[in-house]
Amino acid sequence: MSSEPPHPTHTATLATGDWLAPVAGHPVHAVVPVPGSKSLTNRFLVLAALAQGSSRLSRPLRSRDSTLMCEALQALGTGIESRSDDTEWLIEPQPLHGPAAIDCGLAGTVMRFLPPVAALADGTIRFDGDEAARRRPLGPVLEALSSLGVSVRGTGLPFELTSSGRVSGGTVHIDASGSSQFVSALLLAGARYDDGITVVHEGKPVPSLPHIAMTVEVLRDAGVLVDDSEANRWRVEPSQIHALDVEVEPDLSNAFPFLAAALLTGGEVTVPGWPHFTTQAGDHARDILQQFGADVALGRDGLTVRGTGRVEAIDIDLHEASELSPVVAAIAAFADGPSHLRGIGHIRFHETDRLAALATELTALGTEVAETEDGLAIRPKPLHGNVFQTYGDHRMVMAGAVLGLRVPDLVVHDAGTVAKTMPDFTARWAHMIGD
Ligand SMILES: O=C(O)C1=C[C@@H](OP(=O)(O)O)[C@@H](O)[C@H](O)C1
Ligand SMILES: C=C(OP(=O)(O)O)C(=O)O
Repeated sequence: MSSEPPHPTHTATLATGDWLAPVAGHPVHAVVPVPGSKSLTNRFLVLAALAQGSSRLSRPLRSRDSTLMCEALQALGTGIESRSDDTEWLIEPQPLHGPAAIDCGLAGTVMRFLPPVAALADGTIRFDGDEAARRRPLGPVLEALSSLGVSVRGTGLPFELTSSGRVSGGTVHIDASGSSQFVSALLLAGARYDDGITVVHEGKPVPSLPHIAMTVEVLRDAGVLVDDSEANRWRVEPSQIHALDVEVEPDLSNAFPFLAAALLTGGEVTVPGWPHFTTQAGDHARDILQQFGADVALGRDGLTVRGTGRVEAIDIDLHEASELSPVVAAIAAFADGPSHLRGIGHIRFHETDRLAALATELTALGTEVAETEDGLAIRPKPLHGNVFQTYGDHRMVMAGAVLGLRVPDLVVHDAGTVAKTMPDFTARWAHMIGD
C-alpha cells in the first residue's frame, strides 16, 4: 500500500464549506484591522450582567462565542441591546433567575465562566454544548461550586445546577492545570458571593496566566478588590461591581495569522489599534514573530511586522499563550530547521486535541512532526497541497490559511468553523492578499 498522502484537491471539486486557501504570489502589504477580543468581550459581558447599573461595550466582538454568551445571559434575565450597527452593546442587569437552558457551543469562556454566575440565579439551569464541548474539562469549577453549597448534577456538559440565588462563598481548592479558565470563572462571579471567594490552585502549573491577569485587571477596573500577591492563590473581596463603559481592544490572537503573512511572504502587515499595555496573551505574537526572524515595530499606527521571506527555527515555551500554538506550528513548517513547541500539553483539551490535529494535518502536507509529552517537534520538508481538516477548531482554519500562503492546492475543510471567534476571517484574509 502506498504511504503517499491523498491527491491534491482542486477548486472544481470543493465541497460545501471547504475553502481553497489563497497562495500569496507576491509579498503581502496590507493594513488589517481586526475585531474585538473574545476574551475581553466575554469577561465584560459577565461583569456587566453582575454589575449594579447599566453598562456600555464599544466595539465588542460579534462571533459565535460572544453571541452564545449574550444569549446565555439573556436566558438568565439580563437585558442586552445592540446599537449603532452592532458596534455598541448596552447591558441592563436584572435579578438572575431560572429555569433556563444554556447552550455553550464550544466556547470555553461560556462553559467555564457561566456556572459560577448561574449559581447566583434562583432556580435550575441546564447547561449543554457541542459534542466536542462535552469532552472539555469542567470538573474543578463544578466541584468548587458544590463545595460552596450549590447543587450540581453532572461532572461536565451536560449538567444541571440549582441554587437559591445566594452563594456563601469562601475558600475553594482546585487543580487548574487543565485550564486557567477554571480560576477566571470563580473570580469573575466571586465578588457577588456573600464572603467573596479565595481560589487556591494545587497541582501542576496553571497555563495561560495572562488570561488570569486579564480577569484580575477587569475586576479591579470595575472597583472589585483582588489580591493576587501570592502565587497560585487569588482573593476576591465581596463587593458591588461598578457598571462598565469600555471599548474592547482588538483581538491580538486573531491578528496573529495576518501578521504571520508578512513574515512568510517577505511583506509588511500593520494591525491598527494594537494596545501598548495589555493583558491579552496574543501580545506574545510580537516576541514570537521576532524569534521567527521578523522585524516587529509597535508605534502610533499599530503593530507593523516586516518579513524577509526567511523563517528561523525556534524552540519556544507557549504555556502562557497556548492559543497561538496552531499558527506557530504552521509558521514553523516553513522554518530553516527543526522547531520545538513546549509547555502546551493542556491544548489536547482545547476545541479539539490540538497536538494530534496539528501533527496529523502537518504530516499530511509533508512535514515531519512528532507529538511530544507537552508539545510538538516540527521538522520542515517540502510541502504539497491536500485537504486540511479543521476538527471544528477556528484556530485550525487560521493555521490552514497561513500554510496556504505558500502551498498551492491547500483546501481548508469546514472553514466556517472560524466563526467561533472571527466570522469574516476568510473575507479579511482574501482582502489582505488582494485576492
Ligand atoms: O480566559 C480566556 O479567555 C482564555 C483562556 C485560555 O484558556 P486555557 O487556560 O484553557 O488555555 C485561552 O487558551 C483561551 O483561548 C481563552
Ligand atoms: C482555546 C480557545 O478557546 P476557548 O475560549 O473556547 O477555550 C481558543 O480560542 O484558542
